[in-house]
Amino acid sequence: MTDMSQSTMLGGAARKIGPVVLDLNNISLAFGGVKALTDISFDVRQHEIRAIIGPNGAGKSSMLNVINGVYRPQKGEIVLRGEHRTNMDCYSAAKAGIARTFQNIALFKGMSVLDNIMTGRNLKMKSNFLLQALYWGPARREEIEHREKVEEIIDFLEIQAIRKTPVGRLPYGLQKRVELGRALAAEPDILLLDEPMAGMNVEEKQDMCRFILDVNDQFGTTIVLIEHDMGVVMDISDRVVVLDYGKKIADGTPDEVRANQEVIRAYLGAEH
Ligand SMILES: Nc1ncnc2c1ncn2[C@@H]1O[C@H](COP(=O)(O)OP(=O)(O)OP(=O)(O)O)[C@@H](O)[C@H]1O
Repeated sequence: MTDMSQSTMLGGAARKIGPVVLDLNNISLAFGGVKALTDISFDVRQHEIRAIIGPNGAGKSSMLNVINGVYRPQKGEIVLRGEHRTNMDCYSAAKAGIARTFQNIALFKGMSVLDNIMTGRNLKMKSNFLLQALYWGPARREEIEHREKVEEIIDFLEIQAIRKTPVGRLPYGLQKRVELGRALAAEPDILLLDEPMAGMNVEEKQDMCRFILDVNDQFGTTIVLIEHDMGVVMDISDRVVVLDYGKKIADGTPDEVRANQEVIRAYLGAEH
């Protein structure tokens, strides 16, 4: 683990980037004959915004799924805050403060915004099912505390006006914002965002960018994101790792990655 730290300027404010919190070493993952990831290594520092980019099928979502334990790599190890693991499982990833959003929105469409965000508090709930059902004593106090936290998130994301609306009735951009809210309800240290701006119009993208920067800045959350919009990636990321056909082809600052010949070739090839 390195203790190297650095200051960067983003959004006008100086941000302190801390030591490595997540280290991925030589990760390989295959589905039958399909090699989704081959010998991938990169690290994520505390408080940074780290992007994973690459053409379709490059292995980006698979990488996030390895980090939060949905997929188990055949080779390699994950070092989380200095603790070595060959595998991560979803429960321990969540317990260790890793939350994520998905490429395709995964919310309960018939439930209100508030109730959807509340589901993100599940791991934080201590009282047992019986007490919760009776809404008695500690369960009642606990629910009030969780509600307060959820209301804070609703204020932060500026969605007070739709707090009682069933999620399925909301436009796509707002549903994505609610999904971010649910992930934030877990009070994560590391937030994994899988294409948070996919399918959004320009205004919605600007809003989402602002919220991601604010989460990073105000809560100190480390962010790992996959995003196809290059303008957004280059604007908000501290460092970018580039995958192509399951292999890492570049890793560096947005400027370094932009000038990398192999990256240019991969993207031009993908366009053709
Ligand atoms: N569950 C799975 N079963 C079989 N193959 C899979 C599975 N998940 C991913 N793959 C394959 O692994 C490779 C990488 O897929 P992945 O979804 O990680 O790429 P991606 O970079 O996220 O792509 P996109 O930008 O299109 O979302 C692809 O060839 C894909 O078909």
